Amino acid sequence: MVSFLEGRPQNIAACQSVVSEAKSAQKPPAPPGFLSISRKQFLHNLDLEINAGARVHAWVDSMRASSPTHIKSSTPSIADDGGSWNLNHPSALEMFEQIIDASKEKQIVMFLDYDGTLSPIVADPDRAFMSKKMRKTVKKLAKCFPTAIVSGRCRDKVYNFVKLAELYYAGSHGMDIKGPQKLSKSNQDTELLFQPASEFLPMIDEVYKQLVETTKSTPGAKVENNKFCLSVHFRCVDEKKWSELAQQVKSVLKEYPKLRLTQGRKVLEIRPTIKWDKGKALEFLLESLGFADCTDVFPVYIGDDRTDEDAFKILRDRGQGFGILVSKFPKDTSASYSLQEPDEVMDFLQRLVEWKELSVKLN
Ligand SMILES: O=P(O)(O)OC[C@H]1O[C@H](O[C@H]2O[C@H](CO)[C@@H](O)[C@H](O)[C@H]2O)[C@H](O)[C@@H](O)[C@@H]1O
Repeated sequence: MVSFLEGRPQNIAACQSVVSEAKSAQKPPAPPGFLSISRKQFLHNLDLEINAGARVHAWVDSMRASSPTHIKSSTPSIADDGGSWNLNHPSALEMFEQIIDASKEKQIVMFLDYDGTLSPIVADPDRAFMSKKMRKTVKKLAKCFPTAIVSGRCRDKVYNFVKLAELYYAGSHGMDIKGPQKLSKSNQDTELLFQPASEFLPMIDEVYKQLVETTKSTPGAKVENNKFCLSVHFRCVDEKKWSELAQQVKSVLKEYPKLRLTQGRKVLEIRPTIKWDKGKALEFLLESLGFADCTDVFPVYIGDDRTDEDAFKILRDRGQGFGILVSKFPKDTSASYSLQEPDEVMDFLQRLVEWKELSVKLN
């Protein structure tokens, strides 16, 4: 059932290039036995080990920073950063009129992350439900503007939470894109389905099993299979055990140089080393929607996580539309505006709907 939108040669080329890049990734040589190596080699290996240890600490620190657990004195709040956060990333609700002015005569296209954006963060990833009110708002939004959900989750899972067939879905950090089914002129189903990492499926399944086995000794650890990528959840693990869990993940991954790690909110995400992320998915969707070289398109991307930064950056680099970061804390971000929590996201989306409905009535 794998098919592309007709006439999209650039997409196919992009797909081939990401796959061939992964194919050329080199597996590092197996470490030689201690007795058979030179002093130079030994020191080199030691250096690698020390760097690897430092990397584990960096992952753990980075996870802590991206989702502070408690409001510690060292965690700057929006109120006490001297106003610079509000100045550089003002509230999208407060700036609503300016945002609308900037989008005048342009086609707004909406991109929404799921966890922490449409649904509040909860301890159990299988219970991250979206409220009925939020679903109703997103449904109305999709009637006004093309709308896509872009998530780290497996596409089917995020669809089961959102349950709106009229949306575009980019699951597994954009490595699994599907659009609403349409009938073409010849009455055949034309389906948008793009999966640039399909060749990694067996490897991801293998690593999933190994991670489940390796991490089962760490109470609270959970491994989630997101089809083209995996998540190892730290949220229910005692913080004192975070480094140990990160080491366990690293020990499995060292055998898989074609996979890489990224961090999210109390989660380590394992994904193929292909050049594909939420930013690339955003560009792919714009192209699929017919806005490839358009100057009159206004994409708005709302997300709360590090992985959403790839999409914020693309919008900044293109000088089109803007990103909105959902956060209660000041963070390093390429987003232009901010909202504090999913409830504010819902208010913002509702205002967009009301504005659009009114402008249709007036015209
Ligand atoms: O791109 P997203 O839609 O934001 O997905 C990123 C990760 O989201 C989920 O984990 C996060 O939300 C969970 C439920 O609220 C929470 O328990 C967890 O701590 C968060 O990291 C999802 O479960 C992951 O697989 C995604 O990678």
